[in-house]
Amino acid sequence: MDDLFFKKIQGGLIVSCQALEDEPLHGGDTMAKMALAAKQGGAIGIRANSVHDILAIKQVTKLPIIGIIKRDYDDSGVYITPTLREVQELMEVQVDIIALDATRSPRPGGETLEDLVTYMKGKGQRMMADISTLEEALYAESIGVDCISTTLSGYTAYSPQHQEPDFELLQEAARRIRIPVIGEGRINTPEQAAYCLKLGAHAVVVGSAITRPRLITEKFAVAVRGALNGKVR
Ligand SMILES: CC(=O)N[C@H](C=O)[C@@H](O)[C@H](O)[C@H](O)COP(=O)(O)O
Repeated sequence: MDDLFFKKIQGGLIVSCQALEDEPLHGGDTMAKMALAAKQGGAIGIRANSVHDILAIKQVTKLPIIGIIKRDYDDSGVYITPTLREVQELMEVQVDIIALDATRSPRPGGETLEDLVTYMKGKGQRMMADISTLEEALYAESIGVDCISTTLSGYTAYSPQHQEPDFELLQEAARRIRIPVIGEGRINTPEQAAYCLKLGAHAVVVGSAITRPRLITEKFAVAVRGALNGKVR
């Protein structure tokens, strides 16, 4: 592999540092601290959402950044870097790689995945295809994306709705695809992250299990409530 970016992330942990507007940790300053903590803990890359967060994260670390912009348009279920507008915003702040929804869901305003890929290739911008099925992964590879991530398995109506990471998709994609395949989505334990690499992932992205305290707390709270389960102490 001659691309330095892919060499840098090979076999490593990328931490997704994201908090949406309705989350208590929302804000560039918080995400920068999350990214720094991730770096100190051994992350070799950061996945981040929005120009604001990316600029803040760049102030505190030089780790490679996977950039996305989540934006909801009324007429579409595609929200991860849906249109050329988000691609251009990300290119302006210079991220190592732009991740975008590469499912077969229709994009807002009639834009197409193919056009976005052609645009980025023309500008020399690396891109990561967030897919939900093997077919989407194979198609994304065929139109020239630089790598695949299993991000959206479980988030399209036609992909398996697991609580766990989609290990099967990862393994099959890693077998069939020549470009790097990243394991991402519901990786909840260090063991699962390590297993993704054994299945052939080039790297793994972990988000919620590390950087979303509300979700982590919910899991503990549910378990604790369940443990008492009507028993009188
Ligand atoms: C589906 C979707 O919108 N995924 C987003 C993609 O950027 C993030 O919200 C996830 O946190 C990220 O993919 C990492 O996954 P997990 O948080 O499960 O470790």
